[in-house]
Amino acid sequence: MPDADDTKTADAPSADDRPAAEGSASGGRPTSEERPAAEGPASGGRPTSEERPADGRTGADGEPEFTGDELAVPYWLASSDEAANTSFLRMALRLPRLLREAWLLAWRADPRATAAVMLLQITAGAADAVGMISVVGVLDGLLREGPTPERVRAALPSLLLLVGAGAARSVLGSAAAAANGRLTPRVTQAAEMRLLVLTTRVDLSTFDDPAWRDALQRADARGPNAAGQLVNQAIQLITNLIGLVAAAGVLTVLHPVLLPLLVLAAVPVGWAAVRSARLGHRRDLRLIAVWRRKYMLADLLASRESAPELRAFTLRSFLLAEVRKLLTIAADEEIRVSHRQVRTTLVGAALGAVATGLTYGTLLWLLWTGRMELAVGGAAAYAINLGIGKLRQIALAAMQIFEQGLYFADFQGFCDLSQARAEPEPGGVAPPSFAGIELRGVTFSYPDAERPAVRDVDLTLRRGEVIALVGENGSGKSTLAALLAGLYRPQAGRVMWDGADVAGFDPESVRERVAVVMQEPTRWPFSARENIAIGRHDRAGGEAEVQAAARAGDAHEFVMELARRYETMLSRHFIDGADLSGGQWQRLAVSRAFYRDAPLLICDEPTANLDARAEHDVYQRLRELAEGRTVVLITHRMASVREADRIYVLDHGAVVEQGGHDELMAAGGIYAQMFTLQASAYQSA
Ligand SMILES: Nc1ncnc2c1ncn2[C@@H]1O[C@H](COP(=O)(O)OP(=O)(O)OP(=O)(O)O)[C@@H](O)[C@H]1O
Repeated sequence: MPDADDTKTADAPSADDRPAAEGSASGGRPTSEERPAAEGPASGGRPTSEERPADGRTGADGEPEFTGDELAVPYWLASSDEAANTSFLRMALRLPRLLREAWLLAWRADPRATAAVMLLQITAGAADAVGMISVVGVLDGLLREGPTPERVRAALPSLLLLVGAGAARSVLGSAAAAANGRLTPRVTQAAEMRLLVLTTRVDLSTFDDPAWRDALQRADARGPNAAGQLVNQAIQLITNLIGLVAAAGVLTVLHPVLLPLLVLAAVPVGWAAVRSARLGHRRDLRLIAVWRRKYMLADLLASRESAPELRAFTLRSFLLAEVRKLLTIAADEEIRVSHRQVRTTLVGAALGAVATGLTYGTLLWLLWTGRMELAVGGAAAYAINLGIGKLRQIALAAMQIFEQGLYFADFQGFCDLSQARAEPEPGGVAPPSFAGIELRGVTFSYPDAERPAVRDVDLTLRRGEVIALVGENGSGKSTLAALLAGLYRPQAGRVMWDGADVAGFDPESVRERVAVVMQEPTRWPFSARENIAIGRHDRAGGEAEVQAAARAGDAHEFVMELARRYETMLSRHFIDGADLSGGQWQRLAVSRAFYRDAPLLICDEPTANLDARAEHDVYQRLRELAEGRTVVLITHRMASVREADRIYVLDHGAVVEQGGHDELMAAGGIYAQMFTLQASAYQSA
């Protein structure tokens, strides 16, 4: 059905299609002149007291009500123009592939249930068709000329067939529903697992790509459910098609003009359904970044970690206003789209009613002019009624397939994207240990970064050495450590273990040989014991090994003071769960690394949260551990660095100085300055 507005929006969202602020001349990204107006308050979205509505209007909860520009979406929240590209034709062309993918997913998830649903539904559809044809037989028998008993006798076989088909339809329908009840959760489960498997397989730097994160959120929000729905609706479509073919067959036999009229009656409804689905999907695409920010802020408002700072900085009203703004943007957009959907459905229904009237009118005209017998007319009326019902169900199923197809396309798109970003297929296995690691001309940039975080770095690590990386904030230490740990792959240069490029090894096998103490260790919501044992989760180590690692990391003492000692759950979200201080979490992280027992230990500011005694103890143990191993140390505490065998000084991603402490002090460069500055601070303290 032609639709001026629809044609206009097929390639680009029309002005009234976009959220208020998205419509900038620069294709979604406001230019510098457009930005201030589009972004509302000069404070970058946060309404200060002066910026709040001048008329002092407030919402039901006493918070300010937003109007106009305050609800503008900043450029970084506006999602891509992808919404505009999901034209009907484009989607229709993608559907066969999507259906095949969804079908494969279902088949792999539960082949028996998939086959059962398919078989039962199709047989139920066939029973339906038989029922319909027998009704025609019944009507034909009853309305023919002759005495009543004879007419009843003529109708009886068809009547029996009708009853039998009805019963079979019910039984088969129930069995299909049971099989479907088993299949849908399995498909959803398989889709969810696929999502997680692919998410955890991508290159670490992919996590810094906002486009990928967008795709992840879209896939995660509706994808798994869409997979199940798609399979379901495809089967519904086939079932109803069988019914339609039966109705169409009957109608064609009765009078050839009735069939095209029947199809005409269903077209407007189908058009309205598809258009409505597309409007909904495009709304979701437009709002994805708004929702993401809302979830992030809502999380911050409700999380234990941010609760103290939120109060200390009296951030409550600022954050609430921000969330309220985002919710208002989303709600306004949802209301606007829902109005358009209702209008579309109304137009579809009205046109459908006209077309249905036309069909029945033609039938009456055929009867009136004697071109059709009354018995045939009765059967035709019945077949038209059923046919329209089937066509509407087909339109509904097609709409569902279209709608779920859009979401499943998001899911599939994310899977394809993640597969392309997956780490390379396992190559050779990294050797169990090494005599030396060398970095030659290593350069690495984060996605979309203007400058490399690590630039043309040469570095040598020999077994048993402790080397230190120092430099100002942002000089590239952590990134270099991540490259050494095999977490990132350099865009240029090579990381070599005993002369062999690690790019040729299975990345997992490289990481198996590395233990890392991260700057901000993850607070795993597991027991204290598990928090250490996951350092090598497949190691069959007993309690003694866990405790030895805890002692080495200086965690044993405080763990023994917890309510359930090593079995204490380290999360306040669980009964009897405990929370730890930053320093205690860090000690657990160090213990975890000791437990991992790897030839290369990388410590990224392992003592930042530790008190002086704990720091001294940890360094003492690190030196002991370095026997036969290699330790890379990143720290801002220069006193801890001076014992290192070699020190690399980084500046803007490049190594600018290297050597032992005395050598670097004598050179009087950056290192000497940093060391002297810190030493003098201690002396003057
Ligand atoms: N995930 C990331 N995505 C994009 N850029 C990043 C990311 N992590 C770090 N950077 C950038 O890379 C550069 C080096 O950061 P890196 O964390 O390696 O420095 P650092 O020397 O460890 O700093 P610090 O002493 O503060 O820990 C910085 O400019 C930083 O902004």
